[in-house]
Amino acid sequence: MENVKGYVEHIIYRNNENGYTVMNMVSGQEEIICVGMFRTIDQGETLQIDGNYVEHPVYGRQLKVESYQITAPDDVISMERYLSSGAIKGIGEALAARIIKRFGEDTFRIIEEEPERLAEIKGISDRKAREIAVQMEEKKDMREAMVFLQKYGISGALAMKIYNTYGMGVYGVLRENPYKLAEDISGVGFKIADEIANKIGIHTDSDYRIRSAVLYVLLQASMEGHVYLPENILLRRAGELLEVEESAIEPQIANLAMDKKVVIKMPLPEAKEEGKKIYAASYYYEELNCAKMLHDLNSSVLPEEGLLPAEEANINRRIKEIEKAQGIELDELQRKAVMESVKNGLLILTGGPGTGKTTTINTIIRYYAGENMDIFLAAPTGRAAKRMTETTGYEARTIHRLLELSGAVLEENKRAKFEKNEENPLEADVIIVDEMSMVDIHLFQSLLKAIMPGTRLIMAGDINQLPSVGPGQILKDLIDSHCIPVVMLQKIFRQAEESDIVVNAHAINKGERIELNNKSKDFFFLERNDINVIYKHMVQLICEKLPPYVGASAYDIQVLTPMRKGSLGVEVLNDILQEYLNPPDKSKEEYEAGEGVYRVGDKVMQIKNNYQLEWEILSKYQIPIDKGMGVFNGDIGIIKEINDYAQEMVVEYDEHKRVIYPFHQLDEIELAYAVTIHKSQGSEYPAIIMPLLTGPKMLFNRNLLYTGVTRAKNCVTILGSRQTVNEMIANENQNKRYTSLCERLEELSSL
Ligand SMILES: Nc1ncnc2c1ncn2[C@@H]1O[C@H](COP(=O)(O)OP(=O)(O)OP(=O)(O)O)[C@@H](O)[C@H]1O
Repeated sequence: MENVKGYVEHIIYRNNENGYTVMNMVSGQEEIICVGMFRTIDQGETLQIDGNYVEHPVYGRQLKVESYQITAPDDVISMERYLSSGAIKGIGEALAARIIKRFGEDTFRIIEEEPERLAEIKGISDRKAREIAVQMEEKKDMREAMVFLQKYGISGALAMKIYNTYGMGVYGVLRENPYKLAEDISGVGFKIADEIANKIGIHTDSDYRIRSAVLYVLLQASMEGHVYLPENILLRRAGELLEVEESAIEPQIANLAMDKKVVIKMPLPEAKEEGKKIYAASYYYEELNCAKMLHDLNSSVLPEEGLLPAEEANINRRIKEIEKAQGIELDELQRKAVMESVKNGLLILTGGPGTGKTTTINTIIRYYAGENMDIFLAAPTGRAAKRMTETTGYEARTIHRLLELSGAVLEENKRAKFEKNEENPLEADVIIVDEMSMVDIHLFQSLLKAIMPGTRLIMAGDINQLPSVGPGQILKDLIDSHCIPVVMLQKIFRQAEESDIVVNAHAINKGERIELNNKSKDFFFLERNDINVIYKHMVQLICEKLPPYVGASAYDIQVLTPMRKGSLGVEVLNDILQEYLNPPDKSKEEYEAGEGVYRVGDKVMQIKNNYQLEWEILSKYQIPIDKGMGVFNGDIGIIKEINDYAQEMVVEYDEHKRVIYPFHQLDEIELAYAVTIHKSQGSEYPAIIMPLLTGPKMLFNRNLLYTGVTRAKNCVTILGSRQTVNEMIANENQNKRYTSLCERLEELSSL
């Protein structure tokens, strides 16, 4: 490890979010490029750095910084350099020289202790002298706070965030209740706060600690999809986390309720339930608001007397006309769905694959189009919206786009802020949302807020798909409540076209065994119990066999796997598939990031919603013809360019949307030759390959297999163990979600 002292001459690059900095430092006669994480840093500052020299392929020798300290300038030259660096607003080179000339080694002491004396210098008024002193003081405060935070193991970007939030109040917060950090600062959870508290010497049974842990457990639970936790589970989880008796936790839950941080609901007297339900307050109100808004939307859109027989006959006649024009005959349930959509403000249309949901939606759209009504179509993901556009022939948008994502986030919960809301509602007569099983409670609330009573909302989806990634199980709760009209389509129409995918999907859903062999036209099972043999077949299928069979490119053939880790997990599979599908080549630029490498031509996926990320579409002359914001979790694209000099990469998504990712933002994407079944929800692929060998029982269940199988349009291939597939079909263990939208709806409708 080298130890180098010098001053910051020039900052070449800085990411203010995480502190990543590339800079030019002068140490004696030497100029050194330093790269690393720096919290606050200004040109002109003197640093003491520990680090190692590394050789960068393009930029040559660099000092990779492990740790550093900012030291106060201690000689006249470094003081002058600091003052003239621009760190203090209002002082440039000439003025810095004059100040140093006047006060010499005493300069910093005078600025701190007798700042009024600065006014003795030509060009500095009394006011400016005071301003300079204030700035110097602030910088000093910040530096001291940083040193203080460092003592508790907090450094870098986090220390900066903490200082920016509390300013000089940081000392009080840390001394009295470091758990406040977990509430106020994103990126700090209970664990970090607890570590800090431990260093400070706060007792394990402190009230603050217990309360913070309770909120943390509820937040963790929401990441598993729960909206609340039964009290006994909450007590157990918090007790394990805190290592304190459950009896010490109970009173703190009551205190949190008094502070309106949690809501406690007593068990319903008639229900054989789990006991008290404990909600993080905002989650409780989200469900309650959704229930209230649904209640309003559900109130009839028709006059009190309902449809007159003549009107109903008229609608039936219109439906018949549409059927004729479309060349189909709807079955009774499908026709009922169209009729119910006319009669009610809300309608749920559900059914498994091939049961005619799309056909019904198309009839509904044509019915309302014939009435000259405004119809909006939406789905939760970009790919699902694209599919809806293709199957209906009408433009469908993501729900985010429909609600006009503003690019900003809400102060109170850091969630996406939408232009469309209760004050500026959607101007539509009918809104149809597909793939409702993927909508979580947050997005549902935002959607409902933007819909005025009188607008019809039709929600379509399949309850047997995996539930949403975020908290809630909206579609299931709405159906279970029996408060909203539901049409559940039963008949499998596609069976007639001999699709084993559809037949098997329904069988899986019912827990029936399926034919696992190589004889079908579109559903293949290959018993392969050796991992290396599975790899080999997978590559062969993607590169040679499947593309001509399903009429798609290798790029469109998707490997789906239950897990991230392990030899058949996303990470390993991606490395292997990249090697075969996009091997290294001199003509392809590469960038090494973390464990892996990205290469031009790689298939990648955005793994979080980023509402601010900009995209543009270029004409063939490379002129931008459209641009916008927002790239969403699950969007799949191809790396088109890697620019080492500009430290960025261009990924092209559907519709030729090009997005520039600076290298430090690459944690938002990952290779997508293989993706988890969870991530694939809402997407359809011409062919999928699923390796299923062994895995945890919690994960390997019926729901997961069903969701995987139903992602394929033309061909499913399962490689692996027959026993595992059979066990998955038999495994009904769907992790229970604690949600209560159903209960809130029932309460309202019983009023
Ligand atoms: N009433 C009907 N009579 C005859 N064929 C029908 C009828 N309804 C739907 N079909 C046909 O059945 C097939 C599946 O229908 P559709 O695509 O509407 O179902 P889906 O529930 O949307 O399926 P998926 O969820 O798999 O997309 C289509 O080929 C469609 O043309």
